[in-house]
Amino acid sequence: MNEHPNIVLIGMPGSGKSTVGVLLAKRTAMEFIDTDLLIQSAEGKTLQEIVDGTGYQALRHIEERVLCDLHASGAVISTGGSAVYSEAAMSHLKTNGRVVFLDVSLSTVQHRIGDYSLRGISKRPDQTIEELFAERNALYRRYADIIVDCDALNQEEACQAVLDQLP
Ligand SMILES: Nc1ncnc2c1ncn2[C@@H]1O[C@H](COP(=O)(O)OP(=O)(O)O)[C@@H](O)[C@H]1O
Ligand SMILES: O=C(O)C1=C[C@@H](OP(=O)(O)O)[C@@H](O)[C@H](O)C1
Ligand SMILES: [Mg+2]
Repeated sequence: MNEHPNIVLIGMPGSGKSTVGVLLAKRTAMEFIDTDLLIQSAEGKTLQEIVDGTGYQALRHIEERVLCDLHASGAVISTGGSAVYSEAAMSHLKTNGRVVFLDVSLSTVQHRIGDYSLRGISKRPDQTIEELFAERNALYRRYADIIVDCDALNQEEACQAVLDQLP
């Protein structure tokens, strides 16, 4: 890790990666990068259009490429919820970043994301949100350097909790 490590946020859709990431960047004067926006710019399509047009696995491949091509330092990086399906991408992000898992419960995810069929979620069509949550939880824990329980925290509190746990 160089002297300007990134803060890399991972977690389920709706866990607060994008909103808490902006707050973290404002608090720390670090750059802010939302990798979902990098994917959309690279493809010229929304995430939902990518999933609808080419499928959820294509989105995961595009996401892997975008993450592996990212060479940031001193940035808050909000990833998409499916970033953890790529071992290569996560290894790359970990070379210069502390990976922070924003941990929220399934009911919080369901409450926050509403109709997940409109949110471009990268999942098998037959997979329930419960199954996806269980599969993802194991992956988030595998790659996390720091786990922050955000379930009962508002966005400002979640931002502070991340800062409190960083070295
Ligand atoms: N700590 C929080 N408390 C309450 N609502 C939150 C919190 N974090 C995020 N949200 C809300 O949940 C939704 C999803 O947040 P977002 O940051 O886009 O999550 P992610 O990037 O992890 O998918 C947004 O409507 C956001 O305002
Ligand atoms: O969890 C997922 O499968 C996805 C989450 C999205 O990001 P957020 O986690 O920021 O919503 C986005 O990367 C894409 O639509 C796939
Ligand atoms: Mg997001």
